[in-house]
Amino acid sequence: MDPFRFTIQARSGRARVGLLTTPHGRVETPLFMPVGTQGSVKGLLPKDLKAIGSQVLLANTYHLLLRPGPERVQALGGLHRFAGWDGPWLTDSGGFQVMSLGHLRRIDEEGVVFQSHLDGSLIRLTPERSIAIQEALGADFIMAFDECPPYPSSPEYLKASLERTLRWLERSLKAKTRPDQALFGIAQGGTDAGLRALSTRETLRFDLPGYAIGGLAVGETKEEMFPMVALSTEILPEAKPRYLMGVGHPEDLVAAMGLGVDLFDSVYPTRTGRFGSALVPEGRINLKNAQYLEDKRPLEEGCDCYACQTFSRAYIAHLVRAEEMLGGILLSLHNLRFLHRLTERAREAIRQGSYGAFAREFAERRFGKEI
Ligand SMILES: CCOC(=O)Nc1nc2cc3nc(NC)[nH]c3cc2c(=O)[nH]1
Repeated sequence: MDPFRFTIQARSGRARVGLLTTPHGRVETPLFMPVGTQGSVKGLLPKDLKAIGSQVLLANTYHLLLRPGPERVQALGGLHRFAGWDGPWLTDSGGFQVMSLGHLRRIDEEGVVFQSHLDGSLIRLTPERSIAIQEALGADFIMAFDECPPYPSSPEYLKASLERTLRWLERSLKAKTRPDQALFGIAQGGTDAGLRALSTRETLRFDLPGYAIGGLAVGETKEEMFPMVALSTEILPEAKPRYLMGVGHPEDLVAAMGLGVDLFDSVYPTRTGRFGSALVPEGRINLKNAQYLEDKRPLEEGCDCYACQTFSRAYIAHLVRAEEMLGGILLSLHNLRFLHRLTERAREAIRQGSYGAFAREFAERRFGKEI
């Protein structure tokens, strides 16, 4: 039986609730994947991630290659055992972040050469090596080796890049040996509708358990990004999960779920938490702001997370000012719970056939009034 069966449980417009089976349990989509770049979601215990509803965690191939190395992780039982998370893992490259940090030295037909952000040594990655690393790490979902073109890129560059990414997809698939891992292809094409459609259609020639929408959330405007998401989900098959890479703002999740996206990841909730901000229905509040120092209310009225059930905004504002670790920890916990509650409510609305009303209510609260 297919270890990665995906069945649609309910629909509301283009939004859908899915059940995705993996060797490490079944998960319900749409879902948000907390990012654990180096095998840890910064500041949070796996047991607390489970308690707030996290289902799939994401780790970065590039970072774990540099430290501690895939051989060590494999020798220590693989990611699940090593990092104490027995639910599904997804590994993406993490190269996107490193590229944007300017460590990319060369791209050619063979692959890419990075300069290590740790010691400056040269790292060569090819489709074959990327797959071998992800097989050693042991994630349930692994990503084909691709190029995420910088934004903006010329149509000529986008076209040459997407064609090479398709050749790299073929090489990634050929290099795959583990039947207990699902390889997702990644469609590219930037914000050029013709090239986006071309890349998506060509990626579909490979029969894969799921498909990622890549090359977005790289600095383009929302007005440029969402038509590409809509175009992608019109072309991608209904029966397979769609993964929009790097998208994590609440309003973007609500819009993309409405367009039929099933999986999301972003460092946004945890990074903005470490920087002192809490996600709330109206948007975001920055606890460094003095107005919160005497605010007895929880971060968010009605939130069931430990931070909101136990502490006031005043206390968390104090922790942030005092640069206490607990400040970032509580805000990261709340922000992830916020996104998991958002996707839980979205799944419920889809089951009720009322996703449109759900999205309108969300937008009204998010954009209807100032904080
Ligand atoms: C082994 C290749 O796997 C990948 O992770 N490739 C990839 N990763 C991305 C990460 C992204 N993060 C954002 N925004 C924060 N946009 C992204 C795009 C890609 C991508 O196209 N391709």
